[in-house]
Formats: sequence, structure tokens, C-alpha cells
Amino acid sequence: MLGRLATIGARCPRVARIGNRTNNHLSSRQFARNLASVASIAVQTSSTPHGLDAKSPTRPRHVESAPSFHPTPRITVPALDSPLPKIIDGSLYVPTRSGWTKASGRWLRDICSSPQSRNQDTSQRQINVLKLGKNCDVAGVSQLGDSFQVTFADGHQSLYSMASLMDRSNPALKQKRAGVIPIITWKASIESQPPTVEYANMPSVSGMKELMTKLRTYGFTFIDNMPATPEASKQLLETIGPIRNTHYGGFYDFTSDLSSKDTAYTSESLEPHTDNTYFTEPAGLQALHMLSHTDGSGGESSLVDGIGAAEQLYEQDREAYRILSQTSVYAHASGNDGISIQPAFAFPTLSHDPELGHLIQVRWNNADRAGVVAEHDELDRWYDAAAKFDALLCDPKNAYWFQLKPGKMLIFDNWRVLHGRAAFTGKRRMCGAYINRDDYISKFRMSTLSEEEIRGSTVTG
Ligand SMILES: C[N+](C)(C)CCCC[C@H](N)C(=O)O
Ligand SMILES: O=C(O)CCC(=O)C(=O)O
Repeated sequence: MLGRLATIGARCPRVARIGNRTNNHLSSRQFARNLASVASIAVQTSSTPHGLDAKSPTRPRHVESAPSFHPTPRITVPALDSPLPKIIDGSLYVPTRSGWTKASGRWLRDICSSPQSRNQDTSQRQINVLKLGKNCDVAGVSQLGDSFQVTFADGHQSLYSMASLMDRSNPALKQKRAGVIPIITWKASIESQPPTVEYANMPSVSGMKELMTKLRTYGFTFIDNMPATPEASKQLLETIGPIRNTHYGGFYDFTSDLSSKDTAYTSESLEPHTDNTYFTEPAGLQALHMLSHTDGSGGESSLVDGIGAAEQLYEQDREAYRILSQTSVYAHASGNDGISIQPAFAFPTLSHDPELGHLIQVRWNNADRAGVVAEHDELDRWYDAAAKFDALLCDPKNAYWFQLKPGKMLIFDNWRVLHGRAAFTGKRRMCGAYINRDDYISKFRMSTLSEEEIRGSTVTG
């Protein structure tokens, strides 16, 4: 059954090219509406109350009729006669350029960072506003520069910057929280200048910043001129984040001996894929470092920008993009003895950030795919859409082919970039590791944001 459009649809890609830098921000709610009007990919600003456009030809059969839309009753706020904040019914109203902003007493107390409210060593909350009731009502407020000192009904006082009151719905802050920056999508031509970081610069502050920025911008980078040893590879990866353990072990050092019952442990070719589609959360980063290849040839590696390919699919066939964004797919890993891994629930091939709307994850592995969550009369539409995406992934224009070599480690974003391999002969030894997505984004933020930006974009409430 095609998923409901109203919930996780995504808007057409607002592709604002700045130089050759592409800003991919897919936002929610507009998806269905724009599907109905294939005329242009110009971003529309209005959004239907329920994300579904009555004209949409693709309204899923099972969606119940949209409930009638009741505007939220509004408290009449005072005219903007004085620039001073006001207290109404225990909430604080702050004057802003665009009118009054309401700050609920419980929210203010919840985000209080005073030592009474928050452990200063762990940044963890040590009060429970759910039990404080009317004590959280705002009882007094005074302005101190660009901050407000709030007094609560139980006498507790705390200081809030104007920014902290205003920024709660600030998209730029949400992007900083999620480590979202403008990305550069690429095709096979990236071969002329693939993103690369010199090992000699690692793990200096500037070197890590360069590594994280290139990874986040391109979805992959090489670490060049490094020792062709598992020890050096493991040590470097551990400066990024903890190595993730899986049924393949932690740091992996493998060859084509079927020591794990997976085709990666053979000499066969592998189509472009993302790893771990059978996990509820696929690894965020994957590293591959060829240590040796003797008595044989082949084994070239391929990379494809999954976001770039998805962008091409959107421009070529919006319906196919929608189907891959709305149809959930299972996967499995069951080769190893005693292993039968499936995700907690099925995921679409293309997943979008539910708050910011942009394409956040590509999940694609033809070998590990299990059930497609679609009725039989819709299954062929999924196969048609998947075939179009597959053709883009395998298009020589999109695939960057290269030969890995000892001393040059590849690290890539397994939520964005697909990797593949040509068949090979001889003995080929590879090492590397997985790193969790959240650990990757944490390292990216810590390496590229200022202290203040990190603090300001760490959502505490
Ligand atoms: C060797 N290494 C552990 C990296 C990979 C193991 C196989 C990964 C599997 N084919 C997948 O697509 O998830
Ligand atoms: O052997 C390779 O080059 C890559 C194997 C692979 O796809 C993987 O380890 O996930």
C-alpha cells in the first residue's frame, strides 16, 4: 500500500545553484501538491492543510477524508503598544518585528540552564516540569539588555537571551543541529578532482575539519599517503568516532574467503549499493582501504552519488520519485550461521527529514532486498520506478570508477553514496569499519561549528 502522502511527502527539490554548488533542500507537505502540477519545479509557498491536494491524481486509496480544519483558538494579545514583554495566563509574550511571540511557562522552565535546573557537568535536566504544574507559570519579567530575566510562580529565576526565545523554529539552527550544509552533487566527472585529505594533516583540528567538510559536502573523501596497515586505518577511523560492531565484527580486515556469508567476501562483482539496509539504522560512514591485491586483477571500485541520482530521477519522473519515497521495503541478512537480521520496520528507498524535508537517506541493495510493502496491483509500479532509479545508478555518466590502492583509504557517507565493485581474480585484502550516523554528525558539528554555534544548535527543548 502506498504510504500516506500527507505525512512524509517531500517538496520538489528547491535546487538553487550557487556556482556549481547545489542546495538540496526538500521540504515536506509540498510533495503531493507539486506532484499534481508537473508544470514546474518552482517551489510553491502555500501548503494545503493536510499536505494533500484535492486535485492530486495520486491520492492513496486508503486515505480517509481529511478532517475539517479548525483554526487554533487564539488568545488576543495586547496591541504592540509597548516593546516590553507581557505576561498573560502564565505565559510570556515577547514583542518581535513580526508581532508577539508566546513562550509557555513550562517550556521556559524546561529549557532553563541554571544549576538548579540542569546538571552543569552533563547538561542533563534535573527538574521535571511535568510535576511542577502552576509553579512554572511566569510571574514576573524584566529586560536586561537583549535578555529577559523571568521569575516563576515558585520564585525560581532564570535568564533567557532573546535569540533563545526566537530561534526555536529557526530553520538555520535546525540545519546546524542536523549538520546540514549545502552539498555538491557529482557524477563520474568527479574523477578529475575527487575530494582528498592528506593523512599527514590528520588528526589535526584543521585536518579533521577538512575531512568532515569534504565528507559532508561530497558524501565521500580519500585519505591519501597513509600507511597501508590495518593499525593506521583503525587508529584514524577511531579519531572520527567509535567503530560500530556488527555480525561482521568491528574493524574489518577481509578477503574473498566467504568467512562471512556475504558476497562482499567473494571475488564477484557488486552492483552499486548502500550497506546495512537490513539494519533499522544503517551505518553512517563506511571505510574501505585496500591493503594488497596480488596474483590477479580487476576489483575496481565504483561510487555513485545517491542524492544526485535521486535528483535526476525527480526531474525525469516525479511519480517514480514519489513511489520510491512512499513505498517501504524490507531487507535481510541471513547468510551467516545463527543470523537472521531484518529492520524493525520497512523503510522507503528515499527517506526525507520529516522536519526540514530534504532527502536524508538512500537505502538501496538489490541483493539484500526483501518484501516491498505494496499491493499486487501496485507492485509493478514500484518495480518500474525502481528500474528507473537502478538505470540512473548504473549509468556510466553517474558512476565514478577507480582502483583502490594501498595507502589511500576511502571513507563515504553510507546514507548517501552507493558503492560497488568489479569482479576480480587473485588475493585482495581490504580493511575498514563502520561508524554510526549520529557519531559522524556529532564529529562534523564539533569539527566545523564554533562553541557558540554548537551550544545554540543543541536542541534542549
Ligand atoms: C566487509 N563489510 C563488513 C564492509 C561488508 C560486509 C557486507 C555488507 C553487506 N553486503 C551489505 O550490503 O550490508
Ligand atoms: O570489496 C569491495 O571493494 C567492497 C565490498 C563491499 O561492498 C562492502 O564491503 O560493503
